[in-house]
Amino acid sequence: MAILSVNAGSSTLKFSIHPLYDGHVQRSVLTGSIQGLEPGGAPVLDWTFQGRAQHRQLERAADPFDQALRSLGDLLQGDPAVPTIKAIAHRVVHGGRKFSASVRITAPILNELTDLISLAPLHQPQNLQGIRAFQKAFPSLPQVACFDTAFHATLPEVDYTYALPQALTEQGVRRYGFHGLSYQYVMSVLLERSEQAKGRVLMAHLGNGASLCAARGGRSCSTSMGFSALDGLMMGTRTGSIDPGVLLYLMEQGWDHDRLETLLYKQSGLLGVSGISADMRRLRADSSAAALAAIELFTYRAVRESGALIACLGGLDVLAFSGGIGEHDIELRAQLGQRLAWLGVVIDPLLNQQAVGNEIMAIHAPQSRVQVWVVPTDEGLVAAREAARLI
Ligand SMILES: Nc1ncnc2c1ncn2[C@@H]1O[C@H](COP(=O)(O)OP(=O)(O)O)[C@@H](O)[C@H]1O
Ligand SMILES: CC(=O)OP(=O)(O)O
Ligand SMILES: [Mg+2]
Repeated sequence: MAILSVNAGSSTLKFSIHPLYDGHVQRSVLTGSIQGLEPGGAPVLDWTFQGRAQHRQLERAADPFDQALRSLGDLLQGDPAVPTIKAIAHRVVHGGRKFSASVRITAPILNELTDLISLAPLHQPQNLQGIRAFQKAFPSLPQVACFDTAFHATLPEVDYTYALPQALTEQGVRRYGFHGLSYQYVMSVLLERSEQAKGRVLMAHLGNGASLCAARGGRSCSTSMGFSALDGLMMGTRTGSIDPGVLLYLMEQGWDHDRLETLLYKQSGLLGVSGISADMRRLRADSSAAALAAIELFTYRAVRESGALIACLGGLDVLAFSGGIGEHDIELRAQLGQRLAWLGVVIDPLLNQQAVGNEIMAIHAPQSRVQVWVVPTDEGLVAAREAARLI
């Protein structure tokens, strides 16, 4: 028996299979991705099972989702070594005010989640399209929605409230926070390994989307993303925090909603500033002034936002890095560590260099007042645990 975890993103659908032993959900034994899911696309299925990577290029199809999932179904059922799937766990970015914990998906719940599309236009439509496609392909399996916002249900009112008229706050215009499945995983790892993690913790999830979460007693108490996944840090293609006056100025220049949305979500961040790429690895390999400027701004913004959250925590006991950049970019971690040296952060250069694999590692020097960890995140495992709990 096993749980299938699904993360249907804007360009790629990622999946993993987590066996259940003794009622405990295990790390994935099979991971894979599907690309080419845009209408009329030719889906590409990649997966790794028992150390063997496999690749299947499918025909162009009117409904590539349907095509890809039928192929995935064949793959799962065709190999007797793949454990039988008992339920499907979906990462859903926005749970709004109502869903502060995972839920089993029903038709009315799917409708409620559809109403939240405008709050996360880059993520929610793909997440829900994924759920619908899996419901069609695997109608007999229970499906569970696990929300990125749920971990932040513990934000205190003073943190989630914007300085807006109350009527708007009551409508749900407030800070929600995202990357919650990742933070839940990182927090659980830290609590298992470090007594200090019960104290003041700053977690940095630095991937294509990037955010920070401040936690105390293992619970989120502040986070850099807000009402939408646009706020806070500079990201691959997103601006992060920006003075709303800029948007008013652009509207006056005739920019409409769609053009602003594209600017804020898709044309800014590392891509916009460098004019080269949204991909940190690609920018690190580029010695141009534009690439350096983009990386410097990314780093600076991470320091600035960290300072704000550390002030809210009243100090820092543990700093943790996750996400593609957090897990692999040695220089970014070294820079952030140096610029937080005034707090007593000392990263050991050798340990920092070694932390680029898939290992959980502490990278602080013995004299560091703050523990520094690299925790390769596992959103799929958290979602699978949630699904197992609910079914
Ligand atoms: N070795 C590396 N050095 C620097 N950045 C890296 C490295 N490996 C991956 N990254 C960066 O991680 C980012 C993607 O993060 P990831 O968490 O995988 O993305 P997603 O949010 O899509 O899940 C990209 O900017 C990528 O360049
Ligand atoms: C919420 C969010 O930004 O997610 P991702 O990092 O997957 O884009
Ligand atoms: Mg991500």
